[in-house]
Amino acid sequence: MTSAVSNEPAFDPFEGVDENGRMAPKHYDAILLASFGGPEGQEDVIPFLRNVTAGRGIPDERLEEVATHYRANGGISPINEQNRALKAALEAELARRGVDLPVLWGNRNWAPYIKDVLQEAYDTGYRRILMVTTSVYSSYSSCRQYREDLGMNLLKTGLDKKLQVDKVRQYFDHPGFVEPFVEGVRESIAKVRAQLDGKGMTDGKIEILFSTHSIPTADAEASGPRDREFEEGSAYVAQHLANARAIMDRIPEAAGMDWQLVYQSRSGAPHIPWLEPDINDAIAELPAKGVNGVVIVPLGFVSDHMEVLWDLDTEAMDTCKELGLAADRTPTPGVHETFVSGLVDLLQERTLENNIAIRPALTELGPWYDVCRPGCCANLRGEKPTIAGADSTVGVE
Ligand SMILES: CC1=C(CCC(=O)O)c2cc3nc(cc4[nH]c(cc5[nH]c(cc1n2)c(C)c5CCC(=O)O)c(CCC(=O)O)c4C)C(CCC(=O)O)=C3C
Ligand SMILES: [Fe+2]
Repeated sequence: MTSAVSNEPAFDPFEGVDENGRMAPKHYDAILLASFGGPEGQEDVIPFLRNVTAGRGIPDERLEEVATHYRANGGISPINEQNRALKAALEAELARRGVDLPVLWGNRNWAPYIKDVLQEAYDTGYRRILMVTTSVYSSYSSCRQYREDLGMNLLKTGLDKKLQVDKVRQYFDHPGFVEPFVEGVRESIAKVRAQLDGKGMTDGKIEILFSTHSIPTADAEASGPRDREFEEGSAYVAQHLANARAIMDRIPEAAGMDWQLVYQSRSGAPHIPWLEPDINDAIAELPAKGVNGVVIVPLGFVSDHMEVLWDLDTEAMDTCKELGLAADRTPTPGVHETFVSGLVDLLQERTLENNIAIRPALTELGPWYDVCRPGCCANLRGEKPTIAGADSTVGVE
């Protein structure tokens, strides 16, 4: 195992990978925090939406509708500010632990673009980069698309044989991601309980709705590795269900409370099936079930970005109000110190220096693979070059 030779290109992405997809620790020169990106002003909105949906068959009416969400916020997505804060928090935690690794930040859909960050990284002299994304579950959109963007941008910049980028495992069930939700759900239950008490409904019934991004059912079925069976035939769905159970199990005051997994932010053409039920449809069913209060948990997301602020805080909250339901939306992990510390633990699982050998996972599904299994989260529109998969081609001689 080579360690400190950071000027030597490392061409073998599978170096040290065992049969479980676990990669042996390596020396890295820098961390890449990779995210979705978002517009920073009115003139960015349409070009951003075109970047996101390029070749994905999203109807124009849907784009116009989504543009209004950004327009109402000055054309600005909160996601970039949230990633700047997360980058700063990671830098502070790495420094506190004495881990000497710079943190770079790059996005898939808006500046700073991953492509430019890779070029700058190479020009600075970095040769091995460890990427962690702000997307924690397995699916085409939340995992493979990042791996493709890295693969394609390494090819575009001609750095594919010069710069090696490895990726931190999907971390949906890492305690750093799960525990802030446990804390948040407890607080939300207390807040909804207080709202109900205020209405004189001291024994009002509360239901917990775990919400995540809907995806096409075909993508859901293609999520995760080909050689494993998952609940509901989908790693994406199974990971969310397992996480929701892990959270419920950790909240004594939620014992016996009903909960369900619901979906938000559907965007494809109506004739294409996406995961259901939509959160607003699920909320509409609650009064007939005798439910008086709702806790909305944005389990699919790491920060309070536009999908959370619009689809949950605006639309879903309006639905609750119309139906007279008490409601509270739990925060996402954001820059919660447990989350930041968990991300640094995840990085140190992979670093040779300051290595942390334990790989915690709070569900029976994990810890997830450092190197994705062949065909994992297939791109149903055709294969593209990827990094960080056992079937990856970029960086291989
Ligand atoms: C699984 C998943 C996550 C969670 C994992 C993760 O976090 O990565 C996620 C996150 C996000 N999605 C976001 C924004 C958008 N997603 C869109 C469209 C789509 N998302 C999809 C899936 C996901 N998306 C899919 C299958 C589509 C259809 C197009 C396609 O097949 O690729 C569109 C196009 C318009 C529309 O149709 O909604 C927009 C604007 C933002 C930024 C928010 C901000 O700006 O603050 C974030 C974090
Ligand atoms: Fe999305």
